[in-house]
Amino acid sequence: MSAPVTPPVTVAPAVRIDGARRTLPDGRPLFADLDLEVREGAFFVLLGPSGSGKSTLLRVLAGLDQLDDGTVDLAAVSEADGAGRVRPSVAMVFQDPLLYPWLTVRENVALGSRFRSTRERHGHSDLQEMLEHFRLDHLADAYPDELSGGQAQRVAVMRAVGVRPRLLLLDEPFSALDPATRADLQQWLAGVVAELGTTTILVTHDVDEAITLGGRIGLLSGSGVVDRVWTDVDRAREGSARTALRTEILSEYRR
Ligand SMILES: Nc1ncnc2c1ncn2[C@@H]1O[C@H](COP(=O)(O)OP(=O)(O)OP(=O)(O)O)[C@@H](O)[C@H]1O
Repeated sequence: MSAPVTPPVTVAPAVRIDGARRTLPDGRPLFADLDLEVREGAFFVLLGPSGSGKSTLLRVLAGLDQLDDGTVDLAAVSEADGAGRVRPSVAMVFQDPLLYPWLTVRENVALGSRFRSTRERHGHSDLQEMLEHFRLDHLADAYPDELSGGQAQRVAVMRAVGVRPRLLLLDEPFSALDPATRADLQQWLAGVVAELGTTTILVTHDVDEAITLGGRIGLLSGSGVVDRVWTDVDRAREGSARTALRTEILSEYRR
């Protein structure tokens, strides 16, 4: 079930990072020589101790931050825009839902969405259908200050998914929620991503969340490399296999 390094990927990966190096302003290395591959359609979870650089890595993939050296290949998740420029098709969700307070849920979700392509690919006739399909229609006319934390984060995920990204990046989106809401949203997210087939990378501290959602789990070590990747996690979600995987990940985490 586990492998010492990122296992080889036979088809072209959706995301490929080679030799990533990033040094902090104080000279401390964050990544020294980080490699990572994520398959198309995969749900990859990145675990790692606080300060190991998980958020920075996601920000690099989102184009919000840069490496000092190394390459990031997102060609497999890039698309031509209206002007014919080929660009990575990426959306990101943060710990804070960052909804526009003066817009309703419907208006927040609609921001930047390309619902024509959504209709073509998934049969949702319009925004309303999409809201209904993903259980947000009862909140469509509410404003963000009328939402619970869980509802707001559901809207944030839907807004990101609504642009039909080829790559969805989730940076601890559920960490501020209570355990019951968090479990509910994990199930909801698993359904949304499975239905849309979007390549997803989730950053979390929570080993149980990683096992519940991930197909693969990578551990970003304090020394700035992904030194363990667990594959076929979906086969170890239940019973004693789950307990064994959890124990193994936690012991690596603490090393
Ligand atoms: N632009 C920057 N300038 C200075 N320090 C930075 C910068 N970007 C990141 N850091 C530092 O790099 C380290 C890694 O940050 P990052 O948020 O990526 O880690 P993380 O693994 O996501 O941590 P956490 O799990 O606590 O969110 C932190 O110590 C952070 O303060």
